Amino acid sequence: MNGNVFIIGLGLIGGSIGLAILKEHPDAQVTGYDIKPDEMKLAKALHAINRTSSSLQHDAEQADLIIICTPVNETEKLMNSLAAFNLKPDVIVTDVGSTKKNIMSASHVLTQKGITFVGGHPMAGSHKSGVSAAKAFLFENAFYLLTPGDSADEQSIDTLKNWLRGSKAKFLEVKPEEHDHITGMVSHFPHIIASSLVHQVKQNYQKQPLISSLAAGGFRDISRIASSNPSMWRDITLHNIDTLKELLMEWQQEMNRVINMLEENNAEHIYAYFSEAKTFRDEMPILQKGAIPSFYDLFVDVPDYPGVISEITGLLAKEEISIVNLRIMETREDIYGVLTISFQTEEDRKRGAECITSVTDYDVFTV
Ligand SMILES: NC(=O)c1ccc[n+]([C@@H]2O[C@H](COP(=O)([O-])OP(=O)(O)OC[C@H]3O[C@@H](n4cnc5c(N)ncnc54)[C@H](O)[C@@H]3O)[C@@H](O)[C@H]2O)c1
Ligand SMILES: O=C(O)C(=O)C[C@]1(C(=O)O)C=C[C@@H](O)C=C1
Repeated sequence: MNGNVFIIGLGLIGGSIGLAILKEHPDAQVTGYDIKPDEMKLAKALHAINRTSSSLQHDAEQADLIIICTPVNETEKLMNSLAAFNLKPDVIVTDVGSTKKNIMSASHVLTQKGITFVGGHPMAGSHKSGVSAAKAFLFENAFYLLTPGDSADEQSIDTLKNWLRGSKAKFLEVKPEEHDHITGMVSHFPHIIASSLVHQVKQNYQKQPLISSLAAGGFRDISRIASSNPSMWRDITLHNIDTLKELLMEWQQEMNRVINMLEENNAEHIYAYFSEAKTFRDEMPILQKGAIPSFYDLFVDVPDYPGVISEITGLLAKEEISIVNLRIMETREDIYGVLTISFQTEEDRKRGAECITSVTDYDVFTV
């Protein structure tokens, strides 16, 4: 497609959207604006945009598509700024914010003026922020939730989907309330739980400093998202506070149920508790991107000698197989293999396993 795209906020998500748009629509003019000039320069250097903006108003007024990729509180404020500009009458304005109810209310300043607003939320991301972490394929196979405003007709929604085609995301229209309830449960609430677990460990750390060295494995997985940008999560929490309060009440009841179960000291009930959770989780489409971020992990049972990691990464690099994470598990209990390699796609994991087993006699496993 041809036209002027204007991305406001050039961080992880703005950068990834820019990369995806330019990959699919190389003739488009993608201009980027960020309050941090260095982030703008970096976005251009990484080809996430092909032009930096020196005037929010000027570039918004030239745009056919405006994508607001800032933290949700800023997005609300930016809609007021945009409403004061002389935007093209057929411009489409969208956002990528993790909440939708407040954003859709704030968008009335635009829709009242006849501007089309379609709320958006790509349901994939990372605990990393900034354009340096942006990837063109960040949203591949992920759900991309859309909450069209009243003034958005089918044609504008299709135009927006076409612009975003390069993301290879799966578009799904939902109501803003439904959006905030579901994402509250599977994204925002887990964030509070992850952070609260870290707080609990922190409180015990003074008494048992060894705790931080042993907090690998399970703790590492469940607490990863607590390393995300705190200001982004402050804003998300403030936007979805009622849902989160309700979920916390339910959680307190759930924890009381667990306390009672432990007080009963009944092995069968404890087994059933874990077993039911395992069955339900194992049936979730967890290897697809979406509600739960996916990792295509490969476990490699490597001998403990210096240089073994560079041997494996060297083999993968030779075959041009990209990896997204690499870690050593310090215990062999319950898991086969000590080296965990995370891949971006199932295909890469398959190729990685074939590459390693064809050249070495190390066993590889997936779980
Ligand atoms: N990180 C994720 O996993 C994820 C996933 C989906 C959606 N989101 C949503 O995407 C949005 C952006 O998140 P991110 O992870 O890219 O954050 P980020 O911190 O990586 O990037 C945000 C960028 O916005 C810029 N910015 C802030 N205020 C601005 C303003 N007024 N004008 C111009 N630029 C401004 C910042 O300087 C920064 O570069 C948030 O609304 C978030 O809820 C995040
Ligand atoms: O993978 C992560 O680190 C994320 O937290 C991604 C995640 C999520 O909770 O699934 C976080 C917030 C976004 O709104 C969408 C995706």
